[in-house]
Amino acid sequence: MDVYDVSDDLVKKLNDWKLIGIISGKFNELKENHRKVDFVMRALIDFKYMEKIFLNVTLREDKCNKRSVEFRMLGNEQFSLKNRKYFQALELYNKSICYAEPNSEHLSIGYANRSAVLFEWKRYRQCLANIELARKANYPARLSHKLDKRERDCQQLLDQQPPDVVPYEFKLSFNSHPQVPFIADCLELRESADEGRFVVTNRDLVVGDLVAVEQPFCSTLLAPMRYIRCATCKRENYLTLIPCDSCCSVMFCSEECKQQAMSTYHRFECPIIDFLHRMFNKIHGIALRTTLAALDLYPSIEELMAFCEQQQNQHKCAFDLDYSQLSPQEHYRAIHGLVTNQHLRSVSDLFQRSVVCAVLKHFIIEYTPLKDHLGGEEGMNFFTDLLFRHLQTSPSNMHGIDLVEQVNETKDDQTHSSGAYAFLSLLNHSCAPNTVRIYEGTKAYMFILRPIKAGNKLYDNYGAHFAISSKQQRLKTLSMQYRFDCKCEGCELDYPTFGRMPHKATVPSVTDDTEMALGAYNYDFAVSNYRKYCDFLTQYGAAYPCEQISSAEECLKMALHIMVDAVPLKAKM
Ligand SMILES: C[S@@+](CC[C@H](N)C(=O)[O-])C[C@H]1O[C@@H](n2cnc3c(N)ncnc32)[C@H](O)[C@@H]1O
Repeated sequence: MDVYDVSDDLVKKLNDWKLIGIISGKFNELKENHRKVDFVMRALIDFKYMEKIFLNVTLREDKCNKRSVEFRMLGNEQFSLKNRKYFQALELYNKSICYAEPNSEHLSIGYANRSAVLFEWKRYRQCLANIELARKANYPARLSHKLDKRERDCQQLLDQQPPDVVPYEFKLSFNSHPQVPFIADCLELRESADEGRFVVTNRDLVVGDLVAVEQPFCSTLLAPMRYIRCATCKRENYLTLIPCDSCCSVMFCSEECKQQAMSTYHRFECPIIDFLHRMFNKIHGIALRTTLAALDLYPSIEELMAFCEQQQNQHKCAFDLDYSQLSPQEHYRAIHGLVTNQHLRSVSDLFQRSVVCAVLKHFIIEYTPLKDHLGGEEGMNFFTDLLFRHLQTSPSNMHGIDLVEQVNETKDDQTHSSGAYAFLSLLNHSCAPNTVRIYEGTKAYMFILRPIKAGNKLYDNYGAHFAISSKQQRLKTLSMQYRFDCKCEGCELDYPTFGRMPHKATVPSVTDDTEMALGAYNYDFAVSNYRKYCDFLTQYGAAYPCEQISSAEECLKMALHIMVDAVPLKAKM
């Protein structure tokens, strides 16, 4: 059961009982969003949906040594000489570490087993870090001879380990914009009746130009990545992750990231973390996180209410901020001002969104300390309105953060997190985009993918790409999900048989044919930029032990996956 099942079931019931007309009429009459949500919430409570959810969905799994041992055994099986599936072993050991009861020996054995994998991988520094974690967690004396020996061997071999990798820092291709320091000075904001706000360039741009390097206001880690990445900084760090002390579903790369989480978003999410993962999708997740991050900006809810109501904070964007000392409060003005498209939404869209908001609100208020933070009715209504607002801004503005640094062995989907980016959210959609985003951690780099003449717009792609889905499908998605009728230059292109996300494609080998196939746009890009990508990716490749990206050729393939995007455009030239 997820929240859409609840919403569908409710609508079906109302239809069967011939109540849908009356209910949607009453719902539509309510002007304020918190009234809409409370109206739906009453129906959900009256029809016993909240009770049913409570009985069927675990809010938070308890720490459990028995399960910890089970996951460790599964990890041992993957680690065995027969299998040697080290990545899978590490993920299972991390799960075992998460489920272990605090102060139990199972936590320490989990760390010790992780150190054994790292020893095999010749990652001696991380191996020693895990040995230390195991000791601090009271590793049993009866086993300590094994750990002592591994530690001695490790110290001897440490010299052979290459130095830690310093991530590659791409630099903007132009001077910084006078107002927005992390974008190129040639970018300008414009607005039209058809497209709302959008970004243009006042100089010619060529393929490979880097025009923006942006950090998000906030981000969330997707559930499938919870035993691989740090929930706070989102860095892939399955080698030395430490668990949350209370739940079994969140890990951190350091005590600092853990403390930061516990004093902000995680104190509210932790008591219901498994319910959140089970019932809601990534859009709901980032909407909740953005709302919690907003609540965290001021000591009291009244101050945040005053901030949101001020005229100077309405409909603001990345170009309106004061970057002299960018505080989180200032940053949020641009996130609060993202388009909701509420006036374009149908009653059924708003009703479904109200169900999502009502279920989220009910459980977070009932089962976490959030209620104390919100005070009385006014604070509660404000919270509901804010959550509802971000449930509307998220689908069209939030960005999936992709993996470029490594394709690990078990995860097909390379998107690991969602992020709220003030500037990137100003780019409109094209089915044949002229920009491409790549990420280092949560930092987004925006590159030019096709030449753009001065005066023309920069376009991103919202997932409806000409090479992946048919024109008909794209128009449907864009109008249903993003609420606009697409009339971009790529609309007429229709190559769905290309059939894959460009950077997820498999380029069998880097041959002359592949190079030929790149076309003029991509050829320029390839020649001038592949070395940068190779450098970038090789450095990461070198940092990873599972040898998925270990050679320059692998890196070039990755680079081509990004660039090969524009191949069918050659036909248009
Ligand atoms: C990420 S925002 C882009 C910035 C937005 N135009 C604004 O004013 O803030 C996404 C929204 O922009 C609008 N939009 C994006 N691409 C568009 C396009 N090609 N044509 C018309 N509207 C578009 C839609 O309202 C969409 O929901």
